[in-house]
Amino acid sequence: MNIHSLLNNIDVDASSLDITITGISNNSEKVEPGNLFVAISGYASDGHKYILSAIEAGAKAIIGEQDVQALSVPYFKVANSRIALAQLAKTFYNSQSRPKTIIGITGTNGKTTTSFMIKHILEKSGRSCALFGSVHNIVNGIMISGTTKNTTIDALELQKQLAKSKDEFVIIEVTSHALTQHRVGGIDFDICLFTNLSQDHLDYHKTMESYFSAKETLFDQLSKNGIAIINTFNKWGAKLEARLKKRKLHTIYTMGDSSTSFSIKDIQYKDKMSLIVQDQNHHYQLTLSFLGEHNIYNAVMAFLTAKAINITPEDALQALETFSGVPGRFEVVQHPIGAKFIIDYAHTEDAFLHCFHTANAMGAKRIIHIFGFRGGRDIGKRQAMIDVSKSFSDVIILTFDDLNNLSYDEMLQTLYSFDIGEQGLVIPDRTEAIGHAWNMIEKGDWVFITGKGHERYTQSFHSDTFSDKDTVEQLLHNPLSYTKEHISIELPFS
Ligand SMILES: CC(=O)N[C@H]1[C@@H](OP(=O)(O)OP(=O)(O)OC[C@H]2O[C@@H](n3ccc(=O)[nH]c3=O)[C@H](O)[C@@H]2O)O[C@H](CO)[C@@H](O)[C@@H]1O[C@H](C)C(=O)N[C@@H](C)C(=O)N[C@H](CCC(=O)O)C(=O)O
Ligand SMILES: Nc1ncnc2c1ncn2[C@@H]1O[C@H](COP(=O)(O)OP(=O)(O)OP(=O)(O)O)[C@@H](O)[C@H]1O
Repeated sequence: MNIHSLLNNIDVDASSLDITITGISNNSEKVEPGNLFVAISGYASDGHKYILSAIEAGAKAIIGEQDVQALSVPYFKVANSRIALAQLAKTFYNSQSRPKTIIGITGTNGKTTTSFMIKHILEKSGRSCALFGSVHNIVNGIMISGTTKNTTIDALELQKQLAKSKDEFVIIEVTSHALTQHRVGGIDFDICLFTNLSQDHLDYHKTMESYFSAKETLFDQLSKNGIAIINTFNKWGAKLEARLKKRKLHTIYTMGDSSTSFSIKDIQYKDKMSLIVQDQNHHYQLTLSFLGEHNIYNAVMAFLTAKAINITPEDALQALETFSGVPGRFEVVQHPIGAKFIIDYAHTEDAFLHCFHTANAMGAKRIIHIFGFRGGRDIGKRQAMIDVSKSFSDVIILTFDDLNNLSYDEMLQTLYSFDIGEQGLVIPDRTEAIGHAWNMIEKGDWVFITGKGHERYTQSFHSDTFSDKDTVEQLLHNPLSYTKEHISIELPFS
């Protein structure tokens, strides 16, 4: 593509240049001859430091947001490289050439689950759907490997995949990090969902207000006739609704308890969950075999999305009834003794509450809770997680989650710094923690293993990578693999 046409869209005048751009890269290590290199001032590193390497690798022009010394190729300074990157990628890949309905989902919890539910409804009604999110990215029915480092992939990859997609619908899980970093820049959304907001990621956003403001920006990208679907049971959702109402640009559907909302009534827990979704004129009976109190809210958000795209309520309800779940979200493994192991991705106080409410509503005898904290992430939410767990669980086993940049000793010290009471113990190795719960379980118990969900990891007990579910299933098939002798419980630091 000619550099002039490419840069024209970011208001940069390159009309005097006759350069053909073969591709765009923001990583000097991936630059190929003829590329345009976009230098980004990042969090861990600074792309401007790599401009010379990019030129050596064949970059023919550079975009950046800082002043730099004279270079052997043209350099264009922009106000914000990430915004420019998204716009350049959109132009280069011509990603909006095929019309499609684009659905963006944001919120602290429930993005993945709601996106899987919507995709299921769409596919049951014969529509094709691409999906970008934390479990996987799927385009034209094919999973794209190596793209799940982030929940929302970067602008370059996203625009490239959107251009490839022949799907009628595209669902994108949009995180607050992605919004702050303009990873979905340049995308016009037809439908935007706000699932909820609760404390998380304050390591990055510092305050709840600024976390909310980041999430809110998704709705600035909602197209003029677009539909906003908001959970107003959540106070931040109610705030968002009030702001959008003032703008008068969009149709708004709310799930909540005001007279104009879709409300939820008569929730019943048996083997399945059932409930009634009620609006001013109708009520709809919904049955879900995928358990978890929170999944009621996710299902109603998906139901409202189906309404927004003119799928009949009957078809949507039927599809939701056959929805079997999401990897690592409220996945239940039955223990032969008559107890349950639940693998769930809960990593906030709010998510814990929903899990425990479900267990209580479904008659759990005891709750055993295994969890840890992710290294390098929001530490402000940890005490609240402990407090909720303590008030609902009969046994707490604190274990390791991802260490990220933290050392083993630092994390161990952190785990021991919490008062987890008489009912608590610390078993650093996650597989050993699960093995310990396996050995102590009694009929009617519910064991929640939370925080890692579908993710695979390595811990000291085995050298292979595996998931929490693998561990539980291995115990199911070979209970002797984790006898008490295998379990080494660390003593607190003296
Ligand atoms: C803190 C953060 O969000 N960082 C994200 C950000 O990285 P960054 O731009 O700061 O990258 P950097 O490493 O500082 O490098 C700056 C620039 O120098 C370039 N570079 C660097 C080295 C080199 O040799 N040559 C070179 O050109 C890099 O390619 C980059 O363009 O932009 C990258 C590309 O989009 C992201 O992959 C990266 O996510 C990191 C891995 C991350 O852990 N992010 C988490 C916090 C995150 O985003 N999480 C949310 C989910 C949260 C939730 O659970 O809800 C997500 O969307 O995944
Ligand atoms: N609507 C909800 N309200 C509160 N908690 C929820 C809700 N939906 C899911 N959860 C909890 O959050 C966990 C993660 O759910 P899900 O993966 O759907 O959310 P997410 O927003 O994609 O999260 P992440 O960004 O961390 O991947 C679930 O395992 C569950 O414990």
